[in-house]
Amino acid sequence: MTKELRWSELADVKDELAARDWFPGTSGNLSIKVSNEPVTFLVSASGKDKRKRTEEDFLLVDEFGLPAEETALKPSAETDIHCEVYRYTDAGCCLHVHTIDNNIISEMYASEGSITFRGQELIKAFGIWEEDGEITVPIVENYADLKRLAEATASVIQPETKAVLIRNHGITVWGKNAFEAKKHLEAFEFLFSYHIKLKSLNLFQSVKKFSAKKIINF
Ligand SMILES: CSC[C@@H](O)[C@@H](O)C(=O)COP(=O)(O)O
Ligand SMILES: [Zn+2]
Repeated sequence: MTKELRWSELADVKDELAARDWFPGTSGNLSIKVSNEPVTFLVSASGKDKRKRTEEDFLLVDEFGLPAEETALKPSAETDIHCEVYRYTDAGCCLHVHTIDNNIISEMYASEGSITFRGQELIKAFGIWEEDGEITVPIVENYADLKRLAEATASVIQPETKAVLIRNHGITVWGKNAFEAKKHLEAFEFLFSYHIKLKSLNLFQSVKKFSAKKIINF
């Protein structure tokens, strides 16, 4: 019964993220915890069109990402990342999406290894209520070796971490359940989009000032 309930919760989240066009080109993957002892979770099957809702969207895997039931389905290629998230956090749901905004932010701040947001109302979506509260998202390189990518992701998870960005790839974000994971994802995507727009506006204004100066000097 729990499995069926979790399945429909995850399928609903998938539909909502698909409606935002956050699964371009079959990218992205999702998972939801079904049991703790032993650890099992539902994860999206690899290579599916995540805009479609079918009986073959998810399969049950164990803590190592191996199928926990007889199935012809292949777990997401990035299941190891989900395994690490469940190993190092108390997450009940983990979401991975590729968006233009999260890719741009990951590239802009890759050399710093993280991005920190402060002074934004939406930081409260992460349960941070202090006036000077801040949230940091670590950024890891996009290793082609997916075991290495999962290890790199695990290595930057701190107790307060809610998401990890993979450079020019996407974001992996989690929460204690599907509702919280989706809330975190939406809040991060808002912060990314705001940051990019503000930076572009500032750049546009400095170019305008620079050109105006040049015309006067000319
Ligand atoms: C088709 S591009 C995206 C993939 O390479 C991968 O990064 C991804 O997010 C989806 O892989 P999947 O195996 O379907 O879970
Ligand atoms: Zn991916």
